[in-house]
Parts: sequence; C-alpha cells; structure tokens
Amino acid sequence: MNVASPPRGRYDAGVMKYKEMGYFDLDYQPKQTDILACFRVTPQEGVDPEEAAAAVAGESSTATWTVVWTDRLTAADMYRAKCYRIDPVPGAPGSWFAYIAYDLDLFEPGSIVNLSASIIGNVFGFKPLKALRLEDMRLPVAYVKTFDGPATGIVVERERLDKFGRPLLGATVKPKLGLSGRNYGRVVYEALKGGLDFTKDDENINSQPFMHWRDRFLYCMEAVNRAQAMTGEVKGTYLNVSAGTMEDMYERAEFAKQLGSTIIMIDLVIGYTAIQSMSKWARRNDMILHLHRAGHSTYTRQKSHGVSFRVIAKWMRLAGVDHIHAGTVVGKLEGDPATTAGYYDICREPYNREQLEHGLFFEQDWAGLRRMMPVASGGIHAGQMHQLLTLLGEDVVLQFGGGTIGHPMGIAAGAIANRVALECMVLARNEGRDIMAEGPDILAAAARHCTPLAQALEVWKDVTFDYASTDTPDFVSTVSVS
Ligand SMILES: O=C(COP(=O)(O)O)[C@H](O)[C@H](O)COP(=O)(O)O
Ligand SMILES: [Mg+2]
Repeated sequence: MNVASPPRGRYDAGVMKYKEMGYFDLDYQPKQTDILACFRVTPQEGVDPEEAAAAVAGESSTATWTVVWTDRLTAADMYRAKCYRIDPVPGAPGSWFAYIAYDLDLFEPGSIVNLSASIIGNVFGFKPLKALRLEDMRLPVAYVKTFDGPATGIVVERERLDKFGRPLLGATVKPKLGLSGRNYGRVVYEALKGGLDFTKDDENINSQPFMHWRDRFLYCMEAVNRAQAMTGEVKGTYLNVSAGTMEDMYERAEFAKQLGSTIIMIDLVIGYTAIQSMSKWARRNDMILHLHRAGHSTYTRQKSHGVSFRVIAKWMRLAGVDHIHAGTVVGKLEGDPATTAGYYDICREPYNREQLEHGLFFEQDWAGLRRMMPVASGGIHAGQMHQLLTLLGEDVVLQFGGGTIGHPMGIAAGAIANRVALECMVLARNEGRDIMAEGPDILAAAARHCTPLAQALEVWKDVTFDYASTDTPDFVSTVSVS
C-alpha cells in the first residue's frame, strides 16, 4: 500500500505499513499452541514482498487499512498474526512462501467456519496482491482436540464391513442424472452382486423430478439387501443426503438409517457448518459419512491462487468425515503423484511429518483423531489395478463408475472384472512380487480364467489420461541425488 507520510507513533491516527503495525516479525518463535499457515504470496508489481506478507497476516487477523486506537483496548500484541518467515518460491520469480502464526485465542474452538472466516475470509481479495494461495496449515494439538473428528474411521469401518487386507471397491452409478428409481436400483444390485462392496450416488443426485430421494433410497436399499443375501457379504450404497436445508438433510439421513443403510453421503458444497452438523449426526447414529469433494477444483487446482486441497483435507478430518475423495493419480481428474501422496498422508497417518516433496509444509499431530478413508475415483479401470495398489496402498476405496457400468457384458461383469483384478493383484503383492513391473502380466494371467476381466482389459486397454498436472509441489530438494 502507498503510505504518503512517515508514521508517527504506533497508535497515532493515519495509515501505517502493516510491517510497522507489528504483523511482520522474523524473530517471532511460533508457540506450540499457535495455528500456522503457509501462503504463496504474489504481490503486484512494485509491492515489497515483506509488506505484502505482513498485509496477509494483518488482514487475516486483526488489521484494517488504517490505525485504529481501539486496538489498545485489546491484547493487540498477542492477537496480531505475525509473518515469521518468508522464502522465495523456487522456480517462480515474483512469488514468496510466507509463514504466518496465529494465536489460538483468535479462533472459536471446534468451528471450521470460524477458522476459515479468518484465514481465507477477505484477504484473498486484497488489491496489492496479484494472487494468493493457502498452501498448508499446522493445527496445534490444543486446537485439534476441540474437534471430534471422523465418527467411524478406517479401523471401525473395516470392522463394520467385515473386510480386511485389501482396498474396498465401489462404483458411482451412471449416467449420473436421469435414471428412475427402479432402474437406478438395478444398477446398484448388479454392481454389488458382481463383487463390489459399495455403490454410490453421484455428487449431483439429490431429489430431481426423474427420481425423488425416497424412491432412490427405497430401491437402493432393496438392492443392497438382495445383494447381501446373494453374496453373504456386507454391502453398502452411499445415499447422498445433500439438500437445500439442514432439515431436509436430517430427514433424509434419518430415512437412510431407518432403512438400514451403513453409510450416507454429503457433498463439500453443502458448506463447513452443514458438514460438521452431519458429522455429529453420523456419530450419534453409528453411520459412516462419505464426503464427495464436489466443487473443490474451482479453488484448489491452480498453484498461484486459491486453497490447496491438502488444507481442505485437514479441515475435513477435523470436521469429521469418514471418507473423502482424494484423487487417483492415473484417472481422468487432476492428481500429481507427489501432491496426491500428501493428501493420502493427511487422511491416513496419525502424525504427518514435514515433507516438502509431498507439499506438506508442516508436521501435524492428529492427536488421536480417527483416520479418514481416502476415495480414489474418476476415470479408473481394472487395467490400472497394479498402479492403483502401488500408488494408493490398501486403505482406500477404489471407485470405478464408468469402469464398471461401461463394461461390454454389463454391470455385474464389470464388477467381477474389478474384483478379480483387485484380488489377483493383492495376492501377487502378498507373495512379494513386483506388481508395478509385472502388473499387466498378472492381470493377463488372471484374465485367462475370467472372461469379464479379459473383456475389460480389452475394451479399456488404451485408456490413459496422460496430461501435465497443474498442482505440483515447489520445493528445493535437500536430498542430493548422485
Ligand atoms: O463421478 C465420479 C467418477 O466417475 P467415473 O468413475 O465414471 O469416472 C466422481 O464424481 C469423481 O470421481 C469425483 O472426482 P474426485 O474424486 O477427484 O473428486
Ligand atoms: Mg461424479
């Protein structure tokens, strides 16, 4: 900001640089209880990066554009966020990583909405900045402990489903809009009978004229019950309870419970408060809570501006969802391998160490909060099973929508192909084989005894989504590679 005349005393009326108002202090040692944030700051031409970083600290905590004497009625020195470190972004001239510390007292306990109203409230529109991105946050244990976290978590989900030692398999019903309740239920039945553990509503299935929500829930649960009886396995279908009001969502969730569903689903676009409310409901009602991250790419995908998905994943673990879409790497949607590995760590580790190569700028102690099951979904098929298992590990739901329902011999055949591909790959891995190298051979060998798998491999053999990722970590490697 342009400041005309040199400042007088700290609390004299007038405009003063943010740096001089106390929002920039490279000597500040963050406290264990501070909330930390790393922003990628791209100032406008001619704006001092340190002043820009101080402005971010100021505008996301206590500051306004001019000195206000009422600061003196508060513990202003403590309440001011402080930029305590600033580094140029490697390979991106004109951008800086600014590390900012916030005192815990600035935030209401147990409220993502309050946290986000400060950290991403209005600072992203600040004129002296060309662009701003929230890269990562460190949430202190003292703050983590004010949230309940996931109601169910990975361990209890596996216990309830009685499924161990392999990824879970799912499918999004397609086409995503237009099916009647009865035809929709047929898709669910075929997919579950064929060998999937879960089917799911898509993000935009709520209660449309072609299929009201009660029709969908009734036909889906009939399909689940029949498939369970057929296979002797526990099955589920994520009933999307997202709706225009909380009252509607509660009504839908209650009906899902009444029908015996093990799992319900919500979309990220319902908002943080609604997500936390549904999490509390899920905890009270022993329900697994699936979150579709619908809408996230509008602000997560570009490196220079927005909020990284790793921050959203952290907020969602606090807010308490059990499943979260976290990317596939090999599928149709954005997903750099290193960045995606960082998201999966946030979901599944009890403690994240700082790992710049995965985009994790801070260590994060989850303080006993349960773990989220990451969901890999979007343009994946049986021919990628070795890559999926290697890249994503075992505690993950692999969801093949088109890759089940698009099978040339029908939905059940698509499900069989996926189940056989998964089981042969898990077996090969457990036998110590190098599945990344031998994957195609392992699948081909299994396909000799499984026509549906042979057909799936044939029809999708050339399908890859090989595009450059937009969101990759920027860091200087400290590991020397010889
Ligand atoms: O409908 C699908 C996938 O369908 P299909 O399996 O037919 O491609 C999901 O909405 C996306 O996976 C969401 O993406 P993300 O998981 O990245 O948020
Ligand atoms: Mg979808």
